[in-house]
Amino acid sequence: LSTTGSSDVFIETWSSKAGIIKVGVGVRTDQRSIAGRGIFATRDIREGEVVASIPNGLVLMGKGDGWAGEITNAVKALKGGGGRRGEGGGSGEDSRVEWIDGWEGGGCKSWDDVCACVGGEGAFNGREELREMVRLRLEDRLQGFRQISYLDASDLELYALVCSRACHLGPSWGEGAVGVIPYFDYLNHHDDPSRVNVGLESFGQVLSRTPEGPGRPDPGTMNEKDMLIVAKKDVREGEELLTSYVDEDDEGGDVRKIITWGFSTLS
Ligand SMILES: C[S@@+](CC[C@H](N)C(=O)[O-])C[C@H]1O[C@@H](n2cnc3c(N)ncnc32)[C@H](O)[C@@H]1O
Repeated sequence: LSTTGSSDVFIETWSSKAGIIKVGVGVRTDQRSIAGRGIFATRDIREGEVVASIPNGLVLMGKGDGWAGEITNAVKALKGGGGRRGEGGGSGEDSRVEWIDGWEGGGCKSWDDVCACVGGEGAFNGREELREMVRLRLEDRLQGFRQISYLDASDLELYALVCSRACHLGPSWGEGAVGVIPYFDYLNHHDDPSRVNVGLESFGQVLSRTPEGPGRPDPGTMNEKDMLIVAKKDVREGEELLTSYVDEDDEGGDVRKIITWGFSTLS
């Protein structure tokens, strides 16, 4: 893959320096990407291969209903922008600030945005039905938003970015843990499960599903909470790595997609 913009190079350099190990993958801003910037295979990858390993200390984590507010507060503290003292240092010296400054995407910011995503108000069996669905899905978002300290206008944007880049961290992190994981957060979504070619697992999950004996990963210097991006199928060089943001059994998944990630596949 030849097209690597300067921000892609920055991400690759930053992530390596931060301790993220990548094998056969790279961030690219490319027309072939489903959403501008994404992660691509730089060589053929076999099903089951670990393509990236992310140290747990880089993950931004929140728990329970208020996870998104908690993470937003932590980000504000990292950036030295008025978060409570004691949260993440508040010095702006943490190198994750450089990662955070490059966040793009985020959900819808206004009702007009929501309507644009569904092709106009008329496209969703009428405005009232769309309104009701959006209202229901916004309730859990608001729970977290109320917990942000020192609210100002830019907090809404940061909160939307946090929500659009977060995922469930899984059993190694305890119940209800949600986090933003550097590098994993550059993966784009595909609606078709057959196009989803990577998944997320903690090192602890990999250990617990791998029997004792030769071939079992060596705990060595790794921590159970370290996060791995694992190929779910063979991937050809040049293909985009794609995940699914929406649980298959989520009835409101289409509306959640509009609110949280700012795109829709509704016609
Ligand atoms: C977790 S980030 C993914 C990486 C992002 N493309 C970037 O450049 O940082 C989520 C955002 O990517 C974009 N995105 C991901 N998958 C998409 C898709 N299938 N269609 C449109 N936009 C998508 C949306 O803007 C979403 O809010």
